[in-house]
Amino acid sequence: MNTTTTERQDAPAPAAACSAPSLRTWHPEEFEARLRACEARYHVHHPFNLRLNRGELQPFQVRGWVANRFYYQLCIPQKDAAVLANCAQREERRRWLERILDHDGRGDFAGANAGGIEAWSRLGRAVGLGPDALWSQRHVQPGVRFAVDAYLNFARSRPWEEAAISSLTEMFAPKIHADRLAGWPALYPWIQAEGLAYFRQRIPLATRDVEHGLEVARRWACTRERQERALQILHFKLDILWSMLDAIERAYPDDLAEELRP
Ligand SMILES: O=C(O)c1cc(C(=O)O)c2c(n1)C(=O)C(=O)c1cc(C(=O)O)[nH]c1-2
Repeated sequence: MNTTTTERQDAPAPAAACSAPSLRTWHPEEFEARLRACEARYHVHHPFNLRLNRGELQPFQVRGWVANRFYYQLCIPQKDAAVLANCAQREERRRWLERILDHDGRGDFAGANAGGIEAWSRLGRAVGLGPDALWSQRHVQPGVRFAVDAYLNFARSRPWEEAAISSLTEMFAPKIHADRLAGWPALYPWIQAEGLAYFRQRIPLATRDVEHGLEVARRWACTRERQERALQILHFKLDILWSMLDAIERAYPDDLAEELRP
């Protein structure tokens, strides 16, 4: 049976148990290096992201990106709740729980711990999107919705360790956040500076989450079969992020009619 895009997320977890590592099993350092080498497929290299970070986009295109990415932001804590629901280990749940609070927030919505979704909605305001334009999800493209929902469905239906591995695209996220913080103020002076807080606050959180995710990956992927499965999972998630930008790029061409612009 070949492994097509739709089949691979449903591939059964390899049966090989940790008690039977073979000579073919990569050393943990090599395994991690192979995971990190997947950066070549990260959406940082997508043509739309390259244009975004070179300052080449018009305001309506930046607004389109922000409005569509909001759907991803909304689904991440639901995805993390699915991971929790599938995890029978208390210690792991305690650590994972932080991720939900990071996005949904802890205090009141005006305070410092309002959470990532709230910070993203401030980014929306900073680029000129009203709350209704964001929260109504009316700008969310079908391709973006499909891609994000695939991530959520994956986390709901697969063992929690596999879902944890799928979050490891965050290995590459601190750089993309840092690029935005470094470049956008000069490239897009019309974006209000406080809107960029989301990217600043995500960098240390992503670093912490990746440490945990890699611990889970190293422990779970104790056979070559599982190591290869982990790489396949990371590719699946990289494709989700790439597909989101494909859909966004297509929806907001440079010459989009004025009345269709977000
Ligand atoms: O802006 C980005 O390029 C980017 C990418 C990713 C990612 O690699 O999945 C995440 C985020 N941002 C992010 O802000 C975030 O909170 C996040 C959580 C997760 C995840 O899979 O659990 N990915 C990402």
